Amino acid sequence: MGAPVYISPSILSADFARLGDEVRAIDAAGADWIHIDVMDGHFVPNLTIGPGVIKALRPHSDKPFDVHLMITPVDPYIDAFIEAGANIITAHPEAGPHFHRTVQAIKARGAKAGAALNPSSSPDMIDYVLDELDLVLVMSVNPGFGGQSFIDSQLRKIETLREQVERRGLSTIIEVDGGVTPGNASACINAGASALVAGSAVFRGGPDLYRQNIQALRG
Ligand SMILES: O=C(CO)[C@H](O)[C@H](O)COP(=O)(O)O
Ligand SMILES: [Fe+2]
Repeated sequence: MGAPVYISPSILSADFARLGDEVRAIDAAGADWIHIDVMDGHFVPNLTIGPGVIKALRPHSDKPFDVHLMITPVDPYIDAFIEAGANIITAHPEAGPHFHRTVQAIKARGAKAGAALNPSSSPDMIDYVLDELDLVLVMSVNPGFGGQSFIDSQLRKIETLREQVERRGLSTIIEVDGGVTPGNASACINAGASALVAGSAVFRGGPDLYRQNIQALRG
């Protein structure tokens, strides 16, 4: 049996009018984490939700809240997201000049820290902070929207990161986000990902299919 694979459904594809129910439904359907996409209309061309909504969702699940910040600046908002209930905070090093400081601030508040890399960004960008990270998130679409197609070149990036993590004896989780489906999940896992984010592939078909959809990603 291989290492465990965490499935983190992105609520970006949920019914926003019933978000609490949707979080309960994916929790009951076997989600390991709940992926929450925060967008600011500036770092990415879309606006989603902030700490207030995360706080309101917190009582609906005990699973880790995997919060993906697509915002700039990041640091002024870290406390608010942790107080709202974020367990993992993943930010983009492309979003500002002081990413090491961001990682330190997240960890100092007791949350897990992640780095998200846009499709065009090299793993070199996080070389000097990799040892401090709990997670690296490889964006396999350009961030901003759900329902986009997986960019195949990102598999090589996952492999490169896995080699670096193994060479340094780290336990950093490699997560992949964007266009993940049952058709490419095993390629992501074989390349070295151990956490899969999926929005449309989990929420398609409505609540009766969530369990089956999550299972198909593990399959
Ligand atoms: O960070 C994201 C977009 O910026 C989302 O997490 C991602 O797109 C998930 O949606 P899908 O699985 O439908 O691609
Ligand atoms: Fe995301």
